[in-house]
This record gives sequence, C-alpha cells and structure tokens, in this order.
Amino acid sequence: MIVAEHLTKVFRLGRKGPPWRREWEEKQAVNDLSFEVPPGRITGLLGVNGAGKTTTIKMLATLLLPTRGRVLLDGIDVAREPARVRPLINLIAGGERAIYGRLTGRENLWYFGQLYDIESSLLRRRTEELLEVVGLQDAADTPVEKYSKGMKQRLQIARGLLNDPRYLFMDEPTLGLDAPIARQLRRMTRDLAQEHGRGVLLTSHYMFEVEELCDHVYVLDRGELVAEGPPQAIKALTGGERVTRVTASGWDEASSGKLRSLLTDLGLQADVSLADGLVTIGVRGKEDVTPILVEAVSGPGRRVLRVESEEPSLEDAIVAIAEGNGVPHGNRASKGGTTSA
Ligand SMILES: Nc1ncnc2c1ncn2[C@@H]1O[C@H](COP(=O)(O)OP(=O)(O)OP(=O)(O)O)[C@@H](O)[C@H]1O
Repeated sequence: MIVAEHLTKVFRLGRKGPPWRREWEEKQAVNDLSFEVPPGRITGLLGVNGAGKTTTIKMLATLLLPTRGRVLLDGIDVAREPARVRPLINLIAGGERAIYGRLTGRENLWYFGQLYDIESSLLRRRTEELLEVVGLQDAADTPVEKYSKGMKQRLQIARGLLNDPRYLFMDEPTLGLDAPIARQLRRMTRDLAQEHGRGVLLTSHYMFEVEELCDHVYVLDRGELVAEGPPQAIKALTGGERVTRVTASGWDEASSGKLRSLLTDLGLQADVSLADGLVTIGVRGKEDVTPILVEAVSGPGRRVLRVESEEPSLEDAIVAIAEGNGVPHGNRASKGGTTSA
C-alpha cells in the first residue's frame, strides 16, 4: 500500500522585493495532501489544470522531494530510500518524454531494462512480450524518431511495464493514442490491478476513462484534497442532476394539459411539449423518474417512442468543484484526507 501523509510541495520561483528585503516568491503546488493507493485497485487523481496532480505523482515516483510530509510505499519512506523504491514502481506519462529518438524501440527497452538491473535473459523475453503487447513488433528495429506519436506512446507503455512494477503511476497515459490502442491500454490496466494485484494511480482528463477504470478517486483543487470516493459518489456530492426525457405518440392539446396537471400533482417540475401528436416530457432532478414518466404517458392508443436519461457527468462535478460551487463546505475532505465522499 502507498500511504501519502500530509504531502506538501512548495516551489521557489525566485526572489522578489527591494534588495534590502528580498523574499522568496513561492508557489504552493500541493498542500497537506493525504491519500492511499492500495494494491489491486486503480485509484484516480483528478482536478483541473494546475491542481497538483503531476507534482503529486512525481513525489510518489521519487522524482521530486516533498517540502513537507512523507510517502510510505509498503512501509518504505520514498524520500529517504529512493533506491529501494525505484525497482517497485514505474511511471507512464503521456507525451514523448523518456525515450531516445536515435535508438530503436527494442534498444530503448533494452537500455531501460538495464537501468532496472533486469537479468539479461528475462529482459530479452520481457522486451519481446511487451513489444507484442503494444503492437510494435514490426517497428522494433526502427529508430524511435521515425515513430508516430501513438507509436512513441505505446513504447512508453512498454517501458513502464518493463520492471513488472508493484505500483504503476499513469499520468495521462492515453493522451494522443488512437481509440483501439487506448482501449487495449485500459484493458491492460484493469488486468494489472484486478488479476495481478498491482496498485495503479491514474490521472486523466478523459472522465469516461476514469469512470470506467477507477474504484476510488481523489479530487484536488489548487493543491488541496477537496473530495474523495467512488466516481459515482463524487458526482452525487456536487448535486449533479440527471435529465430524463420521455416521448410518446397519441396526444393532443387537451390530454397533454391533463398530463401537465398530473405531473404537478405528483410533485414533478416537468417541461411538457406537444408537436404533431407527440408529447415530450423533460424532468431535471437527482432521482431517476423514468418509470413514473413512462407510466404517465402510456395508455390505450398511445406508444412510448423514446426514453432518454442523461446522468450528470464526472466532468461536470470536477468543474463544479474547481469553480467552488460543487462540494458543500462540510463535505470537503478534511485535511488529513480521510473524509469519505
Ligand atoms: N517546477 C515547477 N516550478 C514552479 N511551479 C511549478 C513547477 N511544477 C508545477 N508548478 C506549478 O504547480 C502547480 C501544479 O502543477 P501540476 O503540473 O502538478 O498540476 P496538474 O494538476 O498536473 O496540471 P495539468 O492537468 O495541467 O497537468 C501549477 O500551478 C504549476 O504551474
């Protein structure tokens, strides 16, 4: 289990002020953040741009020292014993970092495998397996500078899995990938957690990806933890409302007027419209009122033609949180980060 305790990162940007009273200009990127990444689960780290996700991942991955707080990885203090931690972790980031353009795909994997001190015959086998998993066998001997963006990203994924990490950090891993490869990566990530018991920490701007993969998410806002829980609970926290729409045939002015009154009597604030004998009811609210609406428009000579129910999206929730009108104050995660959504 990875346990982050009161993690804080302050960047010093430079000195400001008159020469006789110069002060450091600082940027607090992460503030008093506590959370857990257990094995066998995909944990999400969410927040709008600049919320502190990448800074947090870098501290977990031994790439940045925290200003305050600590990270324990299976009991090992990451800042104090980075050399013990590195073989147990890996990072897959979006973009084109951490691969060498002049080397071929196979040579890149060989080089990084050496850095991980993986025994030669095991490394050879794993390199071939991973080249196949990410669909780069045919391009294995081509210099990476000739790869497309998607191919480079696939090589990053292979590099990230080379040491069979116990914990994997994925920072926007599907950025720039085409749909089939992104889907394959999601499947692989799920297998890593569920079948192989690996702990995964994922950041992504694709909310459907987060909803599909993550069991538990932490939401950051300006470096602070503001909510945590399953994606479903985060959506509920921000008071997101679903829109239910039902369309049926066999209606006229008089009957749709009665329908309006019936819905009011049922306590529903419904938007009822009529066009060419088709009535459409729209209701916005937290509850799923589909069965009530379907029953209300059904009857002899009438047919339900369409039923739509739009869930509030996780994206709406994150934006609402960033704008400060999502999470009621009492529900904001306490500093210590143990408040559940
Ligand atoms: N090396 C640095 N020096 C100074 N400020 C930094 C540095 N790295 C990050 N920051 C600042 O810290 C804040 C958090 O940045 P970070 O990259 O962690 O956010 P993020 O949530 O990953 O954003 P994004 O979704 O855009 O990747 C931002 O305001 C950023 O400008």
